[in-house]
Amino acid sequence: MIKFTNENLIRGIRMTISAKSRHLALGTDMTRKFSLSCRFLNKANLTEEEKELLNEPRARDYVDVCIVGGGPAGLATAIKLKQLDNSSGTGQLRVVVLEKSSVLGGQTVSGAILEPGVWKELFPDEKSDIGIPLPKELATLVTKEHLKFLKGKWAISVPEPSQMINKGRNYIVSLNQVVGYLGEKAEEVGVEVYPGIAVSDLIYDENNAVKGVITKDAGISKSGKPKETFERGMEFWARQTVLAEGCHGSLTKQALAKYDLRKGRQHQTYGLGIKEVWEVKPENFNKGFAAHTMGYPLTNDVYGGGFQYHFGDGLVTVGLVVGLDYKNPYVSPYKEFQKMKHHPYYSKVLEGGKCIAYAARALNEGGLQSVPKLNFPGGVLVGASAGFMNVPKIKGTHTAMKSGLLAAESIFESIKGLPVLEEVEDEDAKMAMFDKEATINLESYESAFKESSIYKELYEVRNIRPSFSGKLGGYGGMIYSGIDSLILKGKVPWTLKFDEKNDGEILEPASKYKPIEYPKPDGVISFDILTSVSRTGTYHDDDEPCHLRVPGQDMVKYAERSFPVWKGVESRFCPAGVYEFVKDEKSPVGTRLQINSQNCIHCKTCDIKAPRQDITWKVPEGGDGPKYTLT
Ligand SMILES: Cc1cc2nc3c(=O)[nH]c(=O)nc-3n(C[C@H](O)[C@H](O)[C@H](O)COP(=O)(O)OP(=O)(O)OC[C@H]3O[C@@H](n4cnc5c(N)ncnc54)[C@H](O)[C@@H]3O)c2cc1C
Ligand code: SF4
Repeated sequence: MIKFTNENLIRGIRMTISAKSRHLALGTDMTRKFSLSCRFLNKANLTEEEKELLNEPRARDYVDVCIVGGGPAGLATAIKLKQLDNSSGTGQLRVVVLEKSSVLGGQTVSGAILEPGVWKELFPDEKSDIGIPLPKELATLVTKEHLKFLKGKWAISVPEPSQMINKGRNYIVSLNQVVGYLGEKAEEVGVEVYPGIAVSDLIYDENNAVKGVITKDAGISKSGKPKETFERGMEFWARQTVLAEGCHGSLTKQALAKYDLRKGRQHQTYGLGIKEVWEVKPENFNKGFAAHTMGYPLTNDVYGGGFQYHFGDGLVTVGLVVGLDYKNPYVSPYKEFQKMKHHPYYSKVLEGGKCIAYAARALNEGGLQSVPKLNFPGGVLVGASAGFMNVPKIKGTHTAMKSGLLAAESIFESIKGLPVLEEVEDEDAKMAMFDKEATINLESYESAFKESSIYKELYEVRNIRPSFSGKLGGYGGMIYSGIDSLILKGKVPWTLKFDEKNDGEILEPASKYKPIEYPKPDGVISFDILTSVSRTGTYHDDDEPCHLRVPGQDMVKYAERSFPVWKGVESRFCPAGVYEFVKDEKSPVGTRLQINSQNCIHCKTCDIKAPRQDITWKVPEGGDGPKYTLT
């Protein structure tokens, strides 16, 4: 797998550095960027030379399509675009994928059970003897399946709705490995794939249309000074910018707000998925077995469920998804997961085995009601950035990829007749050409989505997840969703809504609840959080600006706002031990927040669940964050 740093990238592609182009490039966004830098400069007490370095012109490249995020959605979009270009275009479209993980798939977290349909659609000519066009060592057909309700020490069988059945149809994989493979396929058709590049900003033109992206500056110290390793981020101007950042992307968040893309739709609601991969004893391994569980350890007022998938050579994925719309601030999704593994349904498989990987990531649970408008001037949203998760199936990879295919078809139609970038030699001419071209706003993609299989399947299950959030509660939701998925199949005239409050605001004061006593980890089946983090390979330089932002970075003020009411909920919702409340005698509430940002595994939960919505996850330097394998 190629590893690109900013430096290699800059060397590897053509670029323009001209003061004139730099000023035009930032368009209406320039004032904001510049004022941010100025605040930085004053604070850091920089020399003239350092200021000059930090503000040096960015290298710029011009591409047809710039895709932010090299997950299943981004890569499927890129592959389809180049396939179309190679078969019926000029073969010269420049399609670029920018991925913050240093290795493709290195920050992918999933179950995962894959539906093969979209794979066959994307690779119709690939021969496969296993029923999905993937190398056979990457995919295990589901051959046995359970749906269980866990209560006490019991595991009670529950009938499985037909749309949830995986046996004989779907494949257990490590999505992280599969994404690495998709990256190779993308390069084969001519996509330019750049891992290790974090995208930090959108570029807007004078009409507020997205004109491209800016990659993150690297090598800045905590105090804001350029280090020896400093590398200025660069600009990618693109005819279309595709946001494929996965669930709750940071640029997607900006675009949703700027273009009011949620107008007339519901807010997004989320779950947190936590998982481990185990090597188990041969007698506990049941290749092709997939099980989903409800009930224990979650109480009636917390939505979620567990899973175990046996795949590959003696590997078992075990995980728990917890709906982030829980109200009790004492809930710890991490500790719920550790507790779940002690239920005999899980522990009898794990005993004598070895945990080799840990991961966590937020996922969308809002379904169709929460899908925003998909296009905006200059760009589109694909995959989990848009929220195409089928919650009852716990599957979003096929819908993410399908949305990429739909977006690619619409984009290709809209740009296929435009001048070929390779043929415009002069950089100024390219810039003038981009300035002159009409902004593309792809209504056709939104229309294609409404006619697609994604819409159909999300429509069918639209009432299942919200039925758990309303007055019915967990057990009522289970009964409603059982009837809906087994009999009604969504063919009812109503559409249930989620609570008006988002997942942070829905938290209730700790005073309404008793602290939850979780069992201590035994170090055999269950582990403390730092041991788990050590299995993620996560890394952020100690000496870089904190990518987790609270207002004014004032940790005492944060504690004053949050601690008295929610009693340290941040330290419980983060699955990586990043947030701690430490004693501080100078604080009026006796404590302040401490952010151990080096541990962050980029799950995005804090940006979702902070009760006052005042934690912002900013993209750190490219290559930072977890380096997952097998997740
Ligand atoms: C615990 C869990 C279990 C799941 N189980 C299943 C399952 O069994 N089957 C199934 O089909 N689906 C499952 N899903 C859902 C599935 O994983 C997602 O739907 C799918 O990964 C979405 O693909 P995506 O490409 O849209 O996003 P992602 O896979 O999240 O990819 C987004 C990529 O963008 C990168 N990125 C983000 N922001 C930036 C930036 N600013 N700059 C550069 N790069 C950036 C990220 O590093 C990442 O690589 C599960 C999810 C979870 C969390
Ligand atoms: S700091 Fe936020 S994004 Fe990072 S691991 Fe914790 S909750 Fe997830």
